[in-house]
Amino acid sequence: MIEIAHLTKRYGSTTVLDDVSFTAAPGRVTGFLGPNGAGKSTTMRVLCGLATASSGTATVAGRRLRDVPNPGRTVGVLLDASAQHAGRSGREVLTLSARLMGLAPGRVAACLDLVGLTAAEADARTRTYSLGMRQRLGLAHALLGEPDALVLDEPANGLDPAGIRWMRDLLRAYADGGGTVLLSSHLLREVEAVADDLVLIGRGRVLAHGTTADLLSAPGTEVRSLDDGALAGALIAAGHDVRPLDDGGLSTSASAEAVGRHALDARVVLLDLRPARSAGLEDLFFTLTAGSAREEVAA
Ligand SMILES: Nc1ncnc2c1ncn2[C@@H]1O[C@H](COP(=O)(O)OP(=O)(O)OP(=O)(O)O)[C@@H](O)[C@H]1O
Repeated sequence: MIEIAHLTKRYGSTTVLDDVSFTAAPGRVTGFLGPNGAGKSTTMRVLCGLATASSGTATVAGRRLRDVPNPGRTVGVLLDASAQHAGRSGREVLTLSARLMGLAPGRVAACLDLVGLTAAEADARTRTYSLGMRQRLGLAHALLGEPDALVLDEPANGLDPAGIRWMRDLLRAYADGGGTVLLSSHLLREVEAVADDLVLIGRGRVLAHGTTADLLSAPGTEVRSLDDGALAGALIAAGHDVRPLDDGGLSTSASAEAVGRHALDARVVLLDLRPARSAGLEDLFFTLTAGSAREEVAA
């Protein structure tokens, strides 16, 4: 469990985190979203002991990371994929860390394999790596100590579409195995696809925190039937709002039970009945961050 409690961070007179609180739970991927400068990296840096909080706490399994003797075995961190020793090979980078963490040598090869770096790539100096290769190496580094939690800042940056899908599957499998994932990304579709929970932050304050399903749910019901016209008439007559969906079927303010009852009364066969979809994470993001987005500030 990652726990951020009343975290405040000031640089001089500027408050960049203002009473930030949220949790990231084991077995779940928590997406951490916000506009540029919102405070995501600062939160992660404090969590990883790379910056000091002005007040509040950031802990993993109840402990500050700087108090944990072998932190790489507790949390795997990928904050900046370019922060790698340019003159060392990927394999050397991992081998040194594996020794520091007291890991079996076989762990390096296993992690290289896991992130899809070939033997030739692993033996090349990291200064020759593409951004995507650096991200893969950074992820291998994060996974090396078989930690209980991963803290990843923009890990999909630079990955090709196949790499992005691969990372999504990897994070899903890691969380399904009981791991905790805190993931910041500007790729909203990716976050929507993988995150179980979401934290939205703007200008250093938490704007929303909850399950992805709850945050993206919308009131009402979507329905498809063999006679949408008759069903729409019955629903409107009963006082419900109804609008046609772009891809066929109806969206209505009525509950699923009410739709079912009106369909029964109108003798309309239902084909599909489900909770209404919201406009998606992108709309939620822009709605919630409207007051804190850089472009809004400039406008
Ligand atoms: N060392 C520092 N000294 C002064 N201000 C800082 C420092 N580090 C970060 N900041 C400020 O803190 C604010 C939050 O920055 P942070 O990097 O946490 O944002 P972010 O949400 O990660 O943004 P991005 O999406 O651009 O990566 C910004 O206004 C930034 O200028």
